Amino acid sequence: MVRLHGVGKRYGRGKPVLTGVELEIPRAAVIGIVGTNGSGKSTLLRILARVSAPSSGTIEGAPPVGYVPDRFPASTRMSALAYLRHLGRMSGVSDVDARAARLLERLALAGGPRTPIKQLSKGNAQKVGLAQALLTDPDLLVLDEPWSGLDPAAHGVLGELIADTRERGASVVFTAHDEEVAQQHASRVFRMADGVLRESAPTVRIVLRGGGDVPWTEVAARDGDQLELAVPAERVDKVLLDALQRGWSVLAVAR
Ligand SMILES: Nc1ncnc2c1ncn2[C@@H]1O[C@H](COP(=O)(O)OP(=O)(O)OP(=O)(O)O)[C@@H](O)[C@H]1O
Repeated sequence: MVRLHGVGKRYGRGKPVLTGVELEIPRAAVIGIVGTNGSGKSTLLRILARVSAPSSGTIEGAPPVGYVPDRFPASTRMSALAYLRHLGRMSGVSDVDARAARLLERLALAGGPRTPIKQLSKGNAQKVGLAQALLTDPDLLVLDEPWSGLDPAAHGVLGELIADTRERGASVVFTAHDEEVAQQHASRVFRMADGVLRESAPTVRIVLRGGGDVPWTEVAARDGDQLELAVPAERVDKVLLDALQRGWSVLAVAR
């Protein structure tokens, strides 16, 4: 659906932020991007959302996009509902009022849909941002750190909205600071570093009890006679067999 090839970005005369990003986004994919502050995640998402142009490289495919920037910027006296109605009408959404009200209710917007946007907290403004991005059922949903600022209840709803989007055949690209959150929601996770994306292998959590040698480098935690390992998916069978042979009991294996 979208294919980025050798995408680079440089702001003015500064050092390039992106140097050669390769990324393929097929239909019904959920792609998570992690990376340190300033590594260029937001820059890449702005390019995907087409609010910024790359300095080099090519982008194939231009599906309709819904975009939530890292800070939803609307500061208006309009209510959340009036704002969404306005955007929906501009985009030709037919049942805009009902759709907007449904989305805001699902996201549990504090104060209800008639609250003026400029009075909303960061998290609640973020919910209006999510609603505007979903209003048109875009083929590509681009979410910049959508978990930041949301309360735990809204985290669950966001996970459902991402899953619903994938189920209707659309794709989602999001950034996250927490790799575990990214692995939980994405079908593939990439790490941004040195201006390029590298796929980050999913890890599997193995909890062992008992005792014996600990020959593994992947120890995540140790508590009394329990040992927790975070193991790359392709090593799970080998580590489990090894653990049993060394006298450990397997308490849990989870993604
Ligand atoms: N409009 C701009 N003009 C000049 N430099 C910019 C601009 N936007 C971003 N940058 C620079 O590009 C680099 C990457 O920024 P970007 O916001 O893409 O990183 P990020 O990975 O999203 O960071 P964070 O995790 O802190 O959100 C930073 O050094 C930043 O200062």
